[in-house]
Amino acid sequence: MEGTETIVQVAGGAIVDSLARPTRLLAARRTAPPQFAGMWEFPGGKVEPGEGHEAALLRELREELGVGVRLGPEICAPARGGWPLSAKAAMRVWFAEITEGSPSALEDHDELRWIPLARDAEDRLTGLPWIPADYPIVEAVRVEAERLVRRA
Ligand SMILES: Nc1nc2c([nH]c(=O)n2[C@H]2C[C@H](O)[C@@H](COP(=O)(O)OP(=O)(O)OP(=O)(O)O)O2)c(=O)[nH]1
Repeated sequence: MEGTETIVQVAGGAIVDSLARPTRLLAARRTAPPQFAGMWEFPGGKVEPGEGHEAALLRELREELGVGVRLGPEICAPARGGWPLSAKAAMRVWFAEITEGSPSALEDHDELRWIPLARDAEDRLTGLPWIPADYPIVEAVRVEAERLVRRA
């Protein structure tokens, strides 16, 4: 039987302009490995042994973008271990708001872009070449952001 310990755990940040009223998402374009280079993703990375997902995410966002963030709610995944990325990896994703620094592509990315989350600009978001496994997560982020904006 396969347990979650055999699955590579990844933590990703849905960095938005405001946790209370999210209207834009920060997407990052990967530089490596070759099968993902040029594709857009949620900045983040692998959880190290003995590390929690949230601590891993804070570490990765500092390393990759040079920012400190406040984490908001997790984007609810269809499976207990997170959003499936492949047969061997799953990612949990949190909303995040930058509290320190301004994001730059320090490591692993060559471009960062703030993308509108509004439904009437949906093609700006879904029209980007995301890593294929990310599309359902992007949609969940958009829907949840819309709900938060309506509630604000
Ligand atoms: N960070 C991130 N990784 C993703 C996303 N979607 C997706 O399929 N992945 C995959 C790509 C990689 O196989 C894996 C994450 O690995 P990574 O290369 O970002 O992790 P890392 O920074 O810790 O890298 P390393 O230590 O292996 O160099 O998850 C996403 O939106 N964000």
